[in-house]
Amino acid sequence: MTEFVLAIEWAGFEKDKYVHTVLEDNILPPFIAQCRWFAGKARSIKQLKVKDAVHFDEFIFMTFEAKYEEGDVELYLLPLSFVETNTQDISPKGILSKASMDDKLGFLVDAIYDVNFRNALFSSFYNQKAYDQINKDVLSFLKGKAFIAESEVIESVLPNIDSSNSAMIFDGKYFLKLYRKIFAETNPEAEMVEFITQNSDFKNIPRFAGSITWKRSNAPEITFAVMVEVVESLKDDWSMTGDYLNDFMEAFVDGNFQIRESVFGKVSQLAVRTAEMHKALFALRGAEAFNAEPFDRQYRRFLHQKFENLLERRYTLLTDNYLRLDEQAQFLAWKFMEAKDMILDFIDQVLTRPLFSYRTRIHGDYHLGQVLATEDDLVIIDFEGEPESTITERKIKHSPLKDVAGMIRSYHYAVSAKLFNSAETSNIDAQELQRAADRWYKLIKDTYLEEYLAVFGSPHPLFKDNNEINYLLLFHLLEKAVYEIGYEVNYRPTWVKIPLKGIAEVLAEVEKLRR
Ligand SMILES: Nc1ncnc2c1ncn2[C@@H]1O[C@H](COP(=O)(O)OP(=O)(O)O)[C@@H](O)[C@H]1O
Ligand SMILES: O=P(O)(O)O[C@H]1O[C@H](CO)[C@@H](O[C@H]2O[C@H](CO)[C@@H](O)[C@H](O)[C@H]2O)[C@H](O)[C@H]1O
Repeated sequence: MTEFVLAIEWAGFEKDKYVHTVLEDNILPPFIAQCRWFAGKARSIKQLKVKDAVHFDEFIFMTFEAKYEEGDVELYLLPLSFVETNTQDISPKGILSKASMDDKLGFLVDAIYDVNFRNALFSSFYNQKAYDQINKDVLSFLKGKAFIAESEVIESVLPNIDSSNSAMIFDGKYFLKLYRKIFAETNPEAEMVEFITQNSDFKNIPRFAGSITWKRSNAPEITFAVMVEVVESLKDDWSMTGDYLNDFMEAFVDGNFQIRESVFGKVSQLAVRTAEMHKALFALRGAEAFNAEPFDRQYRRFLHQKFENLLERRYTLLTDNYLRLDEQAQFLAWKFMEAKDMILDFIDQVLTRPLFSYRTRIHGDYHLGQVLATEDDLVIIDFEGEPESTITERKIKHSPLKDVAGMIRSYHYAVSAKLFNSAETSNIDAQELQRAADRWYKLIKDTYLEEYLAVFGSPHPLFKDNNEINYLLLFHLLEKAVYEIGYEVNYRPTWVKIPLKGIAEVLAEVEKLRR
């Protein structure tokens, strides 16, 4: 942090060009570069621009735009507070700069680090406050069914979790997620969690406790935060599956193929919870945003176009990064490229083949990391949808089999990552390992799918028949694996062979359908 002292005033902050310029040019660039929530670290920034200041008590919810040399502009939320010197120990990662206000010296900070800001948030929920802005906009605090606090004064902490938004926990009971990357629309998570809590008896999500919305008079509203119940959990299902795989690997190294009965029990439990979630979403009729819909022409075209665009982007990405891949990944990438015509042919079928199944709102970004394990059950979190999609796209209804495919991909990831990335198996022949991974995956996948479908019984309007189930499942498995290539190339290049192998497996199934 420099010695520079920024003179600020909250009144008129929105028009203070001097403060905006200093923030944009000097303060924000180094600050956001160290923030976990800033998603543009790998991109070349053209300009940062302070956009809005929404007043809230003695704080400000500031928004700023990040424009890049290439690609879409992003809008971020950064709540600001002025904290006088020696009044609080603020974590260095929350400090933007030295500052002065009303002749007092202190710091301009990311307000989540200021206990007074957190107290004000909680008290505003308690009193369901609405803060009128000068331009007729309103900052509105809404309480949900799960908010049962008897006092507006409560202790708060910032949990130490790796997350792309910012979390706060109030009184050990309420989990507030302050969104960082924001969109000019109601966040799908706030919509989903509120609707499910208020209108269904599905119990395996943290119930809705409140939301903060910036209601704009001349533009769509923006969700700033959502609050839900705290889930008491020791780990998520990704880590738990990792534990099961440690046992499996230990036995395998000793020459045994062994999966404990309790593992099948947990997979079945997840299948049942997934199906119950989908049943609840299907039953939420009455509101247009949740009504089930058929596979009409418009949707089929959307699905087709989205997949084709994704495929083109991934081929370009793989071509651009080909030389960075290891030999096996290069081989798999090559196979994927060679299969282009077959994939296009398979995708084309979605335009014309009979599809009488239904589609509903779904989770949209379903994987093992989105499930928290409590002592004896599983709780599904993070309904924000697929990170690469626009907010409008995230609210489009799909076959629930898209979520099922997401989870099946996750099991494939779990076994591949464990068996191929562990020191314990480094001396074992790759083909032998692959055979074990394939067997584990097949048993777990079949268990998950059978248990899932059994909850619906047949016939069920969501799934017309086995032909449609097979096609839609393969379509979404392929789509997800192709999507994952992008995530891996950008974040974990050594893992890119996992989705590439997944693609090869789906293509082998597609090939069988063609015979
Ligand atoms: N209701 C909750 N109660 C307790 N911990 C939670 C809750 N929701 C999320 N978490 C924790 O926060 C982490 C990030 O949550 P998530 O919803 O995925 O946030 P993000 O969208 O910021 O990634 C989860 O992996 C979990 O550890
Ligand atoms: O951050 P999100 O949870 O929204 O999702 C992104 O990151 C995920 C990784 O954390 C990524 O998931 C992929 O890796 C997982 C293992 O780390 C695996 O369980 C998933 O099946 C696999 O898709 C996800 O794709 C990405 O959107």
